[in-house]
Amino acid sequence: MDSRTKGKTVMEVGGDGVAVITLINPPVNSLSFDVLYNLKSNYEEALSRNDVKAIVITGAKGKFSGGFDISGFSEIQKGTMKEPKVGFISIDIITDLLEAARKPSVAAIDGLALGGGLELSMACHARISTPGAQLGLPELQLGVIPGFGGTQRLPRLVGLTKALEMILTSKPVRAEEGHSLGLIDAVVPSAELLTTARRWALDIVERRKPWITSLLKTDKLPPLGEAREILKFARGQTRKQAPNMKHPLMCLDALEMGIVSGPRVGLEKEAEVGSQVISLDTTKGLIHVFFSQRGTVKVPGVTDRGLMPRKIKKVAIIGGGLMGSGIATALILSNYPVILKEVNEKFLEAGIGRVKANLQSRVRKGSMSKEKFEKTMSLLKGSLDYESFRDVDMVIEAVIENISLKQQIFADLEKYCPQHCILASNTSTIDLNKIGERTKSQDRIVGAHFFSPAHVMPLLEIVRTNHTSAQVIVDLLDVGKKIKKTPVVVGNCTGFAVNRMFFPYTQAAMFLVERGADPYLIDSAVSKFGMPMGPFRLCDLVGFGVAIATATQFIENFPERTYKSMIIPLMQEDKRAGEATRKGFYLYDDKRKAKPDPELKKYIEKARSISGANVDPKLVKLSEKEIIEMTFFPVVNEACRVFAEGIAVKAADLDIAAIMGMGFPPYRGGIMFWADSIGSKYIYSRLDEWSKTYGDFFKPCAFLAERGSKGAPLSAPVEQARSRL
Ligand SMILES: CCCCCCCCCCC[C@H](O)CC(=O)SCCNC(=O)CCNC(=O)[C@H](O)C(C)(C)COP(=O)(O)OP(=O)(O)OC[C@H]1O[C@@H](n2cnc3c(N)ncnc32)[C@H](O)[C@@H]1OP(=O)(O)O
Ligand SMILES: NC(=O)c1ccc[n+]([C@@H]2O[C@H](COP(=O)([O-])OP(=O)(O)OC[C@H]3O[C@@H](n4cnc5c(N)ncnc54)[C@H](O)[C@@H]3O)[C@@H](O)[C@H]2O)c1
Repeated sequence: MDSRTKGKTVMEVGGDGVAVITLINPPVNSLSFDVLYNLKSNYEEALSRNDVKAIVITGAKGKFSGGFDISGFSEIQKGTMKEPKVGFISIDIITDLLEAARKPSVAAIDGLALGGGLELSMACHARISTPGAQLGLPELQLGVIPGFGGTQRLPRLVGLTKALEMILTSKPVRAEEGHSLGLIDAVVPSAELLTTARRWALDIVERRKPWITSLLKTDKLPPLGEAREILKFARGQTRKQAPNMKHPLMCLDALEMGIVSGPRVGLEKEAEVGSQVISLDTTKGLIHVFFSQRGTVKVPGVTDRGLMPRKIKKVAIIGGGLMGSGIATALILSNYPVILKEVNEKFLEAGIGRVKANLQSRVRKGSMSKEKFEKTMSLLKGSLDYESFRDVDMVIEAVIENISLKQQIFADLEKYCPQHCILASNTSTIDLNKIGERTKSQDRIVGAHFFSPAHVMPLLEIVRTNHTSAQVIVDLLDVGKKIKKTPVVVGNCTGFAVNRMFFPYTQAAMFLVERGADPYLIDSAVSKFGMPMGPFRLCDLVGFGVAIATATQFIENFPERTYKSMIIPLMQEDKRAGEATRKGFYLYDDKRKAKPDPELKKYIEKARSISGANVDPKLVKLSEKEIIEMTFFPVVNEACRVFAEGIAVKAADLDIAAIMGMGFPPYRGGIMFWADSIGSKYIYSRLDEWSKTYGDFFKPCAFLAERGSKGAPLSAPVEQARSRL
């Protein structure tokens, strides 16, 4: 393969008259323009050769295709790649050359057929797959739409309702389901895939099997009136679930066009809309997230050293509270044997009970069988001492946030655990060097910062001190992958990356409320921006105990930029501690439904009198845009500090940390990506102005000041960062 080209296809013509075209573009045989243009040439040759009766398309190395090469979208967005004529691939190549050919095509699908991969196969006249194959159109997840005819062919093959479900949820189906839906014609073992596909193709030639042109099928489509109703409902749901995104609705437009005006017009609409969505900001954000998420496991100086992860056979967890039980659940769900240590029988039983409840909820929802439940629970053993720690490969400490307790535990661990054992802490804020102060094991001390609920939340912040060995990071990255978390490796400091970004967000909200802004309007504006909930609803959910413990660490370590509000401590004095006590910033009913509380005013006024803050008429009347700026620009400011200090090596890691740890909307690309979409100059000027009016909490850091003054992108690499990695 030419080093400048991305992938290719190869064609082999057998003595049986079947031309087998193989898609080759490792690792997932994505459909780059090179692959697609090669495919076109192969087809032209196959159609012109007299010794070819039929064609089979397959993918190399057990994968049909993971879809269009996503980096092609980035290149089109950046203007580094020339766009082909609208519809050239989907209409000229896939429809008019391949589907309309005089010779039939059969897709032989192993592994994956996603996005453009499935679309290519749907233009074939039959599809044979192996049992493990995954079939789906996940394009909306990337901000694009199925653009190789998927909006037209999928409803015609599986029916409108199922097609909408597959497209709108981006969830793939397995081969068996695909077979029962009519998407797949036969499911055969891997070893028989190619022979079956070849035979099938010849059977079509001989008319022993039907020659089906998916685009012309109508038997699965509902009558027009019904189709319009189904689409109306889908539009309503989409508007509710993705209010800030245009592309799902544009996709529905293409789908509807095909049903109302016929598939050819539908294909044209799909091509037109497909090319428009590429330049949407939300699409740019989602594509950035796709690559950034995969980039978090690439840590310079760590993962480029050829180190292999060691096998972690057994894990111990200290503390079976909220976090310890969640972490234990995540580990046993991925088949790690776990020892859970607690202080006494009662707490141990409670901890094991929490793990049980986590799994039972899966059984209730039907996602786990009773047998699997028993088998998974059997991996968990309780303990009240360290005796059973002698053969563990990793310990994760998850006791309360208390430095001296954690220091004692780490000193004990050094005595009881084997020399190779990784000593991890789930602390959310405490400096790991302090935790390991009383040990000589600094090279194996690491942060394994999970987010609550640990068995559900996708992020794992791996915190590395200056002493943590690269091997330990590689091991933990591997554990993270096995328990299906997205890891982000960060340097050691108070709060690490996520909590450092989180803190100014909640603080800014408290600041605004003390100056007269309405907390419920702030929550509403922030939710509309795309966060799962606003800062006040979040404080209620997390609980005021945790909020105060975190604030204490920040006040101690970053006093110059901490806004000390008394609202939460005052409420806590009155036994209002958030959702758990049914009273916090909101009132909660039996169903955990939150309702604004008129009494809240009382606490705000008292806090205001303590801090001496005055109501500021400007802040009382903030627009939604101003609320977002005043709550999120301080987050950008802190993210800049984290980046400049080398706590994060790549700005993209902060994007993923913000999305997965804070719930920042993925379609905004993450905190740094979003900031750059607004422009460093503007953010700097706003913070600078606020800091002059309202004080140092808003003061732009040196990094932001430097880049902002030049209007330089905030996510460009830091050249001489004092890297902590
Ligand atoms: C005028 C207008 C002109 C317009 C022209 C363009 C027309 C475009 C029409 C679009 C047609 C089509 O409808 C659009 C698509 O097909 S979009 C792509 C749809 N496919 C997907 O969304 C799949 C994305 N990938 C995955 O979900 C997973 O990667 C996986 C395939 C399930 C494999 O998962 P896993 O084994 O966990 O491995 P990784 O995720 O880590 O991936 C391994 C590496 O592969 C890279 N990768 C994966 N998929 C793609 C892809 N489609 N394109 C490019 N690269 C891909 C991934 O980045 C990893 O790379 P690294 O190892 O380097 O990190
Ligand atoms: N709660 C969160 O949202 C969250 C999120 C991320 C990280 N964290 C961090 O995780 C840690 C645990 O937090 P949590 O919310 O699970 O606390 P928790 O109070 O729910 O649980 C702590 C548990 O540790 C046990 N424990 C105390 N001393 C022990 C000892 N010597 N040996 C064994 N067990 C002992 C306690 O009995 C208790 O059950 C803290 O460091 C916290 O900062 C919490």
